[in-house]
Parts: sequence; structure tokens; C-alpha cells
Amino acid sequence: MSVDAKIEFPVIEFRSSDLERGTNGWHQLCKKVREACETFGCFEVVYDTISTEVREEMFRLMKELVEALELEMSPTLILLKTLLNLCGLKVTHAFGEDSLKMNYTMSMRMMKYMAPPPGEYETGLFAHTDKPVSTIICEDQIPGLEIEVNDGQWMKLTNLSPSSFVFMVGDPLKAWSNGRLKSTNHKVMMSGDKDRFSIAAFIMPNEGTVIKTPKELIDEEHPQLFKDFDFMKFFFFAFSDPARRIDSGQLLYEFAALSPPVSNAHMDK
Ligand SMILES: O=C(O)CCC(=O)C(=O)O
Ligand SMILES: [Fe+2]
Repeated sequence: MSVDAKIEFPVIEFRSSDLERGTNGWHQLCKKVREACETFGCFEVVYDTISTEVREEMFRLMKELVEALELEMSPTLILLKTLLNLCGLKVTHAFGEDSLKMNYTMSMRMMKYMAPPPGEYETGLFAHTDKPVSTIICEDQIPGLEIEVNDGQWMKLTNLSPSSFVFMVGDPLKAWSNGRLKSTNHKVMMSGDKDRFSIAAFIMPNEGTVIKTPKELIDEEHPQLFKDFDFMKFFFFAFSDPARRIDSGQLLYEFAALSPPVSNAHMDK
């Protein structure tokens, strides 16, 4: 909806001839960009070097991938349920209570990790545990993802099949499962001479979702480790300023740890 018909949103054409530094065209372009940024803080970029066909193809493929990932997600949740049961955990009731049922949106992020200088081994993404409920990573066959298997021991995920995704448990799922599911510390390390591209699909529960450990997962042997918490509050906390000083894997404990753990926390609820 247009707010005021008299206000004209700046439209700036980026012609390749004007992109050469120091030319007249370059100076004029700089002036237009500066003015637009001063008045509006944004502007429309007309840049036809990237053809409409390439853009259309990119969005078509992205839609295809999103649909595939959405399909992938439901089997993954079923798999989780099965895994928990196979681990001997008495969770049949918990699921029959729909405790893992939630409404969520999937947000996606595309990443490009630049190849490091020759011969170097460089951090592409610092070590962290994921803050969404779970993540599915799709990479372009250039390895780089590493997971921490023991304290300080990193395992490189190489030789992933071209049709595989990597599923990561996030901190909220770890809290929900009373620590039984592990939210693995992971990072991206770059070596070699190729850039790496990846796409991550994050499961973000809707606002108001409370992460609550089902009572079936709490007993004398497995006291409740985390209090019930609002997912969004945890998410905002994890990306807040004070959280910067805290190790990523510790954030969940800082935010929601019950100290000491409680073996009958849910019993009378
Ligand atoms: O790019 C990757 O392989 C990992 C991305 C990741 O861990 C993240 O975005 O949380
Ligand atoms: Fe991650």
C-alpha cells in the first residue's frame, strides 16, 4: 500500500559501465546511492547482469528444496520418537500426549563460506549448539562441517552422500528430552581452494510455545534438568548481548537449568 503518492522511492540502475571506479558514471552512481541512503536508508537496485531466468530458476529450485525439507521433517520427528522408544525410554505416553506436537515455521539460511588463503585451515562458522528446535543442513559436497564428539575432539563430516542431509538436535529438543538427546557442538572449518555453500532449515516453534519436559521422562534416576521455558524468550536470550560472553553450549544451562535437578518436579502438576 502506498503511504503517500508524492513520495518517490529511489530506483537506481547499476550499469556495468558505471561500476568502474573513478569514472564519471561511478561518481554519479555514488551520489545517487549516498542520497538514497541519506533520505530513505534503502533503494531499489536495477541490476540486469543477473538474468531473470537465473532468478526464476533459483526460486523454483528453492521451492523444490523447501518442499523436500518439509517432507523430510515429519519422518525425522517420527524417527526421533522411534529412537527414544528404542533407547528404552518410556515415552510412548509422552508422545500419546502429543508432547512433541507443536506449530512451527521453518526458516532457511543460505551460507557461503569462502575458501581460506592457500594452505590455511580457517574457521567458517564458530563452534555452537543450535538454538532452534532442530536443523537440517544441506551442503554442496564441499566438506567443512565438524562436530564435537568428545570434549575437545572434533570429527569432520566428510564423504556425506550427495543425497544426504545432516539433522542436528537443537538446545530446545535437548531440554524437552531431559538431556537424553544431545545438542551437538558443531562448527564449520574451511580448507582447500573451493568456497562452500550450504543451506540450513531451522525449525522455529510459534510464539508462545513452551518447552516442557514430559513427566514420563522424569524419575528418580533421571531428575528434571531444565525448567519449563518459553522458546522465544530463550531464543532472544541466546542472541542477546550478555549471552555473548557465555559458551554456546552453556546458554541452555544459564537460561533454564534446575539446580539441583528435580526428580518430582512435574508430579503434582
Ligand atoms: O553450514 C553448515 O554446514 C552449518 C550451518 C550451521 O551450523 C548453522 O547455521 O547453525
Ligand atoms: Fe548450527
